[in-house]
Amino acid sequence: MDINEITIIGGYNKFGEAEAVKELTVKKGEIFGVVGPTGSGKSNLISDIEQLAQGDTLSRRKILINGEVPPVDMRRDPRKRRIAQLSQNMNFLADMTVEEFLLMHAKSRGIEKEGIVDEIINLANKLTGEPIKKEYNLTILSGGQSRSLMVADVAVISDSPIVLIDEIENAGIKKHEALELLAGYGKIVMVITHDPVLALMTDRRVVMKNGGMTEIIETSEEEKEVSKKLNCIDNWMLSMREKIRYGDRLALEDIKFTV
Ligand SMILES: Nc1ncnc2c1ncn2[C@@H]1O[C@H](COP(=O)(O)OP(=O)(O)OP(=O)(O)O)[C@@H](O)[C@H]1O
Repeated sequence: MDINEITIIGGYNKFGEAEAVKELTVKKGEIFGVVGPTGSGKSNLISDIEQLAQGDTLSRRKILINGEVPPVDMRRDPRKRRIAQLSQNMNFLADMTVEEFLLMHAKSRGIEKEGIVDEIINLANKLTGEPIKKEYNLTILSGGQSRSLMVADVAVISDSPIVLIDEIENAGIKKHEALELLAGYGKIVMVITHDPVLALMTDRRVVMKNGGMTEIIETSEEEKEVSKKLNCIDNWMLSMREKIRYGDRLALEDIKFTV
């Protein structure tokens, strides 16, 4: 089944009050943000989507796929849900090389495409400052390399049209590029974030409070401009981090930076 959109039908907040946002639909290729202070219910919202809740969770929200209640087997079987999750604490545990893993994953999805390993590694290497090589063992990858590979793998191989991202602000990757990559592959991307670079590059964002969806903000053109500039600052910070990591010294010259 092609998943073109998901709809969240509002439920109740922590105080049992009906959510102000009654219905929210996110379409293929859209990047949608979830913002709100600690404990406001961001993870809970993502978890409702992940479980394809049908009024059976704390919030009593309902999740529709293409405007309809998803089939029971899709709800029961995690493999049929086709929802990928990425967070900054995820790491690979398998004892195999990057190439072996990618070939195995592609094969399991029935994808036989010449050069797929190089394609994914090239994409991943656009997101990390420390290039990944196909002969590397997965277990030696750094946090940033692991997350970059996961994003590229989800974009190209994974059959999951929905990608839920939980706070990747400190994941050590080029976040802006990572989200653009996923959306460019036609994914429905929902991202929880406190990070202005990410929050402002979304098309819309929902504001959470007391466990409920209170408002939907459309990202203005001005905010998109701000996001691009913040992204330059961010990538520059990342490059400083890489220098330190490789034992370089920094000089005042290095922080001569104009947006
Ligand atoms: N609609 C709701 N009804 C009842 N309880 C809720 C609801 N939404 C969230 N909660 C509960 O409130 C607590 C905080 O929610 P959650 O962890 O989702 O917040 P968060 O915004 O992700 O917080 P943080 O930023 O600290 O990770 C959790 O125990 C969660 O189960």
